[in-house]
Amino acid sequence: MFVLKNVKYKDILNIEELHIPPRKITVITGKSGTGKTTLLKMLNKLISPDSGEIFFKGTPLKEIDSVELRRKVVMLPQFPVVFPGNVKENLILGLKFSGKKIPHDEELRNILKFVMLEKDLNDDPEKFSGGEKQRLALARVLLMDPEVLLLDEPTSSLDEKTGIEIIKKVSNFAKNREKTLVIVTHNPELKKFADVLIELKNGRVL
Ligand SMILES: Nc1ncnc2c1ncn2[C@@H]1O[C@H](COP(=O)(O)OP(=O)(O)OP(=O)(O)O)[C@@H](O)[C@H]1O
Repeated sequence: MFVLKNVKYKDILNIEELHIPPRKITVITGKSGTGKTTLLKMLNKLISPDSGEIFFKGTPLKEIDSVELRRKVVMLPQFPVVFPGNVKENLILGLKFSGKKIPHDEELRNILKFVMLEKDLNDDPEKFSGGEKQRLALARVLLMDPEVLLLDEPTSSLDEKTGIEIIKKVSNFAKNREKTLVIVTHNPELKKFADVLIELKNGRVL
């Protein structure tokens, strides 16, 4: 799905070659500050390498329109944002952006159940806890149904049990729907979901 060749970014990343396969779960681990988020941002074209090339399905990323790419590749940031408006408005925001059909409320309630968020569509997410906001943001990106999901520390604000349970469900979702899933994490428990495990150290692939 992605191939990186001789990718350098400041003194943060220096990746000779890296392949992220389609329809698999890739887990990226490594100490804090080692460049994991920077790598995810590059895959989402939020930043571009200083040198080297990143290919998405064989096409250099620099030749792909950013908005077009982000319809197919969606990133969930480590500290997801909650937008003004109720839960429903927060859920459908990404769909509006990508011009997709807005699902019925029943489907929206189902996605809340899927991420184990016991909230109503009319609730105000500004009052949610960090973990609840994280699950709401996860529900938003799952609804967008992209080809590639990039999750940055998706369990960082959740207790261990809930975190594992949710990643298990998201992994099954990805497998069943043939999605490419990339998870950046500190949590060693999440390694077991990996088809491919990538460890970064000082911006290099171990
Ligand atoms: N735009 C930037 N300019 C300069 N330095 C940056 C920039 N973005 C990130 N950094 C630095 O690059 C390093 C890698 O950051 P990054 O967020 O990719 O690490 P990480 O592995 O995701 O860390 P964590 O696990 O703590 O989230 C850090 O030292 C960070 O301070």
